[in-house]
Amino acid sequence: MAQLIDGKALSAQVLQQVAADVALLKADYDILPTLAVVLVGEDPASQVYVRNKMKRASEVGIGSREHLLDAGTTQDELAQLIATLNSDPLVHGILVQLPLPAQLDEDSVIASIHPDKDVDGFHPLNVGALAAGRDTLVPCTPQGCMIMLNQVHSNLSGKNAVVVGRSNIVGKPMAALLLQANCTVTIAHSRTQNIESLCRQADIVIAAAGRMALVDATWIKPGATVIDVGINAIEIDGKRKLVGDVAFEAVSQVAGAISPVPGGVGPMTIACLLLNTTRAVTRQLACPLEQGVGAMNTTARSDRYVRS
Ligand SMILES: NC(=O)C1=CN([C@@H]2O[C@H](COP(=O)(O)OP(=O)(O)OC[C@H]3O[C@@H](n4cnc5c(N)ncnc54)[C@H](OP(=O)(O)O)[C@@H]3O)[C@@H](O)[C@H]2O)C=CC1
Ligand SMILES: Nc1nc(=O)c2c([nH]1)NC[C@@H]1CN(c3ccc(C(=O)N[C@@H](CCC(=O)O)C(=O)O)cc3)C=[N+]21
Repeated sequence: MAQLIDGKALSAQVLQQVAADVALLKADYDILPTLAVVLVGEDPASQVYVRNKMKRASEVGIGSREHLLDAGTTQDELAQLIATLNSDPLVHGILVQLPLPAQLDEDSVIASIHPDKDVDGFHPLNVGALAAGRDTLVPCTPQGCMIMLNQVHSNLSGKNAVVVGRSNIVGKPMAALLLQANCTVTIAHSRTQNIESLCRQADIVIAAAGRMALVDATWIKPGATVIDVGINAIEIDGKRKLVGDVAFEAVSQVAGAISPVPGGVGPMTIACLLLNTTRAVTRQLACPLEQGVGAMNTTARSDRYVRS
């Protein structure tokens, strides 16, 4: 049976570190790291995520502001709110919950967020910095996956990794981080041929397609590590249930390590969002202060979560 990568337990460790950093920022600089979450419309799933994020934020001492806009909000109205948040010195992180209603252009909304407040890491400047291998705010879900992988592998160098999915928010940044960790990376998607045999050669499979039970036991090399990013809501006996992209029971028999859904990547994503909020604070401080909280640079942080 595969080792379970417990995202809930691991996220609690990350959150503990975030809480310590929040305390340090308070004690040394009298700063309350604050996250503004913008939700347009009334999608019930998004409302649950937003509520979860705010709850976790308050648990680690991060301030949060919730901006609930109605579904008919115009591009200009949203742009105005973001401009206000960009120039508010008491707001350090801005997250606009995606997807947005159809009348709003996601790309221009994302581009309007100040790059140093872009805790999602979706701004083109941050995307470019990640692609170039520079220190930047990194998308939360892939960052959470890397922390999970570091639990299982003391060294990722030379591993064959297949990322199933090529979205801007998961697949592409995931591939960039794996490449940064010296993996040999393949990105698979809906047009990929022989995806099953490609995956079967991988030491690491990241499933981020949004297709229930897509990844079956026949796709997995014995002993491989499988990270399930997928979140698919299904109904069983009239009850809502979340499942991932991986056929968990079957794959557990073959894989060396596997993350579950729920309790896997989801909680890690939220922990990394709050981690990015404290990192955003240090980016907004003047240089000498940034050196003062030098322990908070990316390298030091990711090292904390590498298996000892
Ligand atoms: N746990 C968490 O914190 C998070 C979970 N998620 C979940 O992760 C999943 C992916 O999210 P996201 O990247 O935003 O989704 P998108 O729909 O934007 O992208 C899905 C990707 O999967 C590919 N794909 C779809 N079907 C197949 C298939 N049959 N075989 C191979 N590839 C396929 C698509 O290919 P193509 O490009 O060719 O269309 C696309 O690149 C979703 O279930 C989402 O809910 C997302 C964010 C955070
Ligand atoms: N700007 C933006 N940034 C995001 O990071 C973002 C987004 N928009 N839109 C939606 C997706 C999805 N996402 C999840 C976060 C946490 C869980 C999570 O905590 N899931 C729990 C279960 C939660 C439940 O029970 O409903 C788990 O997997 O254990 C899931 C999904 C972030 N996203």
